[in-house]
Amino acid sequence: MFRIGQGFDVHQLVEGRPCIIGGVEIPYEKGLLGHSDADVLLHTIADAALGAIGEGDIGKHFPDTDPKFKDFDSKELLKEVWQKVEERGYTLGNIDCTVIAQAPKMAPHIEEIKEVVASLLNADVSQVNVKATTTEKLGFTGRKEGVAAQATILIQHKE
Ligand SMILES: Nc1ccn([C@@H]2O[C@H](COP(=O)(O)O)[C@@H](O)[C@H]2O)c(=O)n1
Ligand SMILES: C[C@@]1(CO)OP(=O)(O)OP(=O)(O)OC[C@H]1O
Repeated sequence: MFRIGQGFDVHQLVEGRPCIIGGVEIPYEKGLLGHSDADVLLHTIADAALGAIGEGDIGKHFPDTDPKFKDFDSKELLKEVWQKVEERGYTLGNIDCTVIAQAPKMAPHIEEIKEVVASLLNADVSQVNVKATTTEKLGFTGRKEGVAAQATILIQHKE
């Protein structure tokens, strides 16, 4: 049996924060603002995975009112979500993600991000695709005010 899920997330770009996207710290003059480390891509993937198993979203499981999740490492967040997926007997089919950002430039970091995501999802890197697009300088991403990410995931029951 297969199930699909999709995720979407946005975080603001501000000065004085590290820019962590897909579990990789990307050298850039600004970073992403959030209650956790604000890793917009891993949040998107976690939301897609929770969607695939019908378990709501990360706000439900990791509320931003809980001090426990302040500056939380989103790799840990995704590991916890993926444990729920595996407990239900699923493994990754494949995942396709898009980072929507005028900046930073993602291309030099895509391979490393794919490795991180594959490792967090106990999968092979061939099952993971990560791509990036600008919005041609339009909108909040185009003005470099924030970064958005979206993901579509297919999970497959092990039997
Ligand atoms: N933050 C980004 C955005 C885009 N890229 C790469 O550039 C290519 C062209 O972007 P367009 O928005 O003009 O389609 C895109 O396909 C990505 O490979 C990037 O590295 N980082
Ligand atoms: C991850 C959590 C929890 O620390 O905080 P943020 O980093 O603000 O991220 P968001 O994508 O707004 O939603 C989930 C939150 O509950």
